Amino acid sequence: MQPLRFTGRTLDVLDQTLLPEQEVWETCDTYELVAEAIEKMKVRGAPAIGATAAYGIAIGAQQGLELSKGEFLSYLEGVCERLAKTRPTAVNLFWAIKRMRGLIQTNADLDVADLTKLIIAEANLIAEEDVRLNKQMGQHGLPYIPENARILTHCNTGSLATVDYGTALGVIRAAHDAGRNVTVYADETRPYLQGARLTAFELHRDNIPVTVVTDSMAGYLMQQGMVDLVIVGADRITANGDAANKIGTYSLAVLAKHHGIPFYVAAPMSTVDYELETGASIEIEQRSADEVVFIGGKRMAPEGVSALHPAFDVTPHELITAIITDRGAVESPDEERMAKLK
Ligand SMILES: CSC[C@H]1O[C@H](OP(=O)(O)O)[C@H](O)[C@@H]1O
Repeated sequence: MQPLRFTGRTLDVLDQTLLPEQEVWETCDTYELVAEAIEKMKVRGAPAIGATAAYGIAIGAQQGLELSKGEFLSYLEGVCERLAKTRPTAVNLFWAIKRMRGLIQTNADLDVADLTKLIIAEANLIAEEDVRLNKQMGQHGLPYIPENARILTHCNTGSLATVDYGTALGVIRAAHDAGRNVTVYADETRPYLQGARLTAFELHRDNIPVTVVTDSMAGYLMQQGMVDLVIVGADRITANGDAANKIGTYSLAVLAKHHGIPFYVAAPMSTVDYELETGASIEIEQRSADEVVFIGGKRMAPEGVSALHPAFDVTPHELITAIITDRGAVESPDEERMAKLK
């Protein structure tokens, strides 16, 4: 199920805060609404955020069609800046905005209407590329998924986290479609519950066997010999192969190392940030404590008690068996091996 629908005038966003009980589409006819949809995690997932931002710029351009050329270019820069402030960790957001800024600068001599058409076409191209590259990534991941593999995954990395098909879930889909008879344990992934609400939703619809487990069960499952491999997504991978991903991923990597279980990261090249040398430089989004202490609108911790909510953590490359991308896989990733993907 794709999370985005661009109608040519609006971006319709499947509100993921309401899944799996309700499938509600929100029509975003301004770039401000697109920015809010990203901030409120109505749309989430690194590649999905990138494509959404690109469409946000396209809708913003359409809002500015009556401006003079000079006003239009500075207005578009304001649109880009607004979207860049939505979430700090997923590099795909900044990758998409940089790509759109480059297009605008290269074609700044065009009139407002023609430049807007180019911007819309580029947003559509980013979306189309994402699906194609995810399917390529799925094939590059196949060699790492044995017959009857029992796979543990974290958060949601499927169609709902991308334009379609998914990254880590894309590898799982490719293995399922190749007849590998895979089964999946989906970490519920507190506090937003992407695993229980979104990954289980996607895999159940695709008839891929899935069992929801609490995040705290991961070590037990590995200790009982119930997991053959772990595969997760990423929001930003640095030049040395360190990978930022949903909070709880680092814990999984440490457990997998202890139990001698392969730990894979699947991400498109738009998630690799060669400008950062190591994961220590990645900004970790700190979200509202209310998202931790409230579940379904019900308070779980006493009023006045504080809560932490780092939305991501960083897994050092030494704990990663291989990084699977649309350009191929890097085993035992390090700076030298990651550079070969460029
Ligand atoms: C395919 S990237 C998905 C990636 O994004 C998720 O974060 P969020 O749900 O907060 O956007 C999580 O880190 C996933 O691995």
